Amino acid sequence: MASTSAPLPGQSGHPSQPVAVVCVGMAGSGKTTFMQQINAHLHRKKDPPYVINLDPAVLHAPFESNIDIRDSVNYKEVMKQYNLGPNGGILTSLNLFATKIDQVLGLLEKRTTPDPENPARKPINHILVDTPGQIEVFVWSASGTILLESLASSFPTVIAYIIDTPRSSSTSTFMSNMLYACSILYKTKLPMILVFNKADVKDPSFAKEWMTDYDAFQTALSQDENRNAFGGQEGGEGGGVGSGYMGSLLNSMSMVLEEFYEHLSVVGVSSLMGTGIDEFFEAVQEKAEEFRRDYQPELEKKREEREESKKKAREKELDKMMKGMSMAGDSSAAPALTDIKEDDNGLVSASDSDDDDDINDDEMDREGLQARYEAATASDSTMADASFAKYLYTQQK
Ligand SMILES: Nc1nc2c(ncn2[C@@H]2O[C@H](COP(=O)(O)OP(=O)(O)OP(=O)(O)O)[C@@H](O)[C@H]2O)c(=O)[nH]1
Repeated sequence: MASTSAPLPGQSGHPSQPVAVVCVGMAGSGKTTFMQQINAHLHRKKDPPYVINLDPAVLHAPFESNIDIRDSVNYKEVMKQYNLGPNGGILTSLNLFATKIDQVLGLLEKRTTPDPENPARKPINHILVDTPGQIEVFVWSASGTILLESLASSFPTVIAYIIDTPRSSSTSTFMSNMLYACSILYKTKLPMILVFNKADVKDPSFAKEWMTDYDAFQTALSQDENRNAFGGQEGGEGGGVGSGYMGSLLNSMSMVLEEFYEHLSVVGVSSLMGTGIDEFFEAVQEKAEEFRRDYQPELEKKREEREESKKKAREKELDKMMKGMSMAGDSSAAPALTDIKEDDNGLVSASDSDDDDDINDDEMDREGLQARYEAATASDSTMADASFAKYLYTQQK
C-alpha cells in the first residue's frame, strides 16, 4: 500500500488522466453517504471531483452533482408514460440517458483537460459516479454496460462495491455478498475495491480475515452451523443443525472464491464518521494503476480487433466488387472502379449481400441497438432533449 503522502489517484505518473470511481452497492449499504464522504474529502484536499448521479429515483442527494440524470430524465414521468413499475422506470430512464453518453463524455473530456482560455481552472482528477441501489438494473442492463464501457474507454475506471458490514457478519450473508461482487467483477471486467462500510457499527477485520485465511472462514462456518444459523429442520442426525447442505455449499464456495479474492482491494470505512477514506483513495490509486497495466491494453486490443474486423469487411466487399467486374470482362471497369472508390461509404455499407458474415452482423447489431434506442427515445425526445440541453448549458457556463 502507498503511504498517505502518496500522490492522489490520477496523478501517479499520469498527471492529466483522471480516475473514474463508480459506486455500486445494494440499497441501504450506504452508497450515497459514502459518495458524500469521498466528495467532501476531495473538496477538503482542494481537489474537487466531477460528480455524476445515475440514480433517477433518488429523492434527496446530500451532495451536488455536476451531471444529474434527474435533470435530463423525469423518472416519474417515464413510469407514467411507459406504464412501468419502479425498476422498469429506472431502467428506461438509464436507457434514455445512455443515448446522451457522447455529450457526457464530451463534457468530461473538456473538464479533465487544461483550458487554454482559462488557465486558472484546474483540470479535475476524479470522476465520482453514484448508481441506483437496484444493482442488477445498472450492472446487467445494456444501458449500464454502454455507460460503463464508454467511461472505461476514456478514463481509468474503478468499481467501488459498497458492502453493509453489520449485515454481512454471518458466513452465509458474507458469501452472498461476495458472490454478488464476483458477478459484478466478471460482468464489468473492471478493477474492483470492496468497501466494507459502517465500520463504526461492526469492525470489518473479520471479513478481511475470512478472505485471506481459509481456516478462519471454516471455523466461523462451523460456529454458524452449530448454532443453527442456516435454519433447516431436516438434519435428523444433526439434532436441529440443518441438513448440512448450506455448510458444504459455503465451504465449496469459499474455495472457489479464493482466486477471486486475490483480484480485489479491501478497505473498511465508516461513511458516517469519515474513517478509512485515505485508505480507500490509496486503493483507488492501486486499482487505477492496475487498470492502466492490465485492463487498458486489453481494451485497446479489443478496439484494434474491432477496427481490423471492419477493415477486413471493407476489403472483402471491395474484393467482391473487383471480382465481379473482372468476371464481366468489361474493359471499362477501371473508370467504374474509380467511381466506386469515390462512393466508398455506399459500397461498404451495402447490407444485402448474399454472404454477410459475423463481422457485418456485429455492425448491424450495433446499428439495430442504436435504432432501438432512437425508437425508445422518440416519443420522449422533446422532454429529454430540452432538459438535457438545459443542463448542458448550465454545465458549460
Ligand atoms: N452507522 C452507520 N450508518 C451508515 C453509514 N453509512 C450509511 N449509513 C446509514 O445507512 C442508511 C443508508 O444509507 P444511504 O447512504 O442512504 O444508502 P444507499 O446505499 O445510498 O441507499 P439507496 O439510496 O437506497 O440505494 C442511512 O440511514 C445512513 O445514515 C456508516 O458508515 N455507519
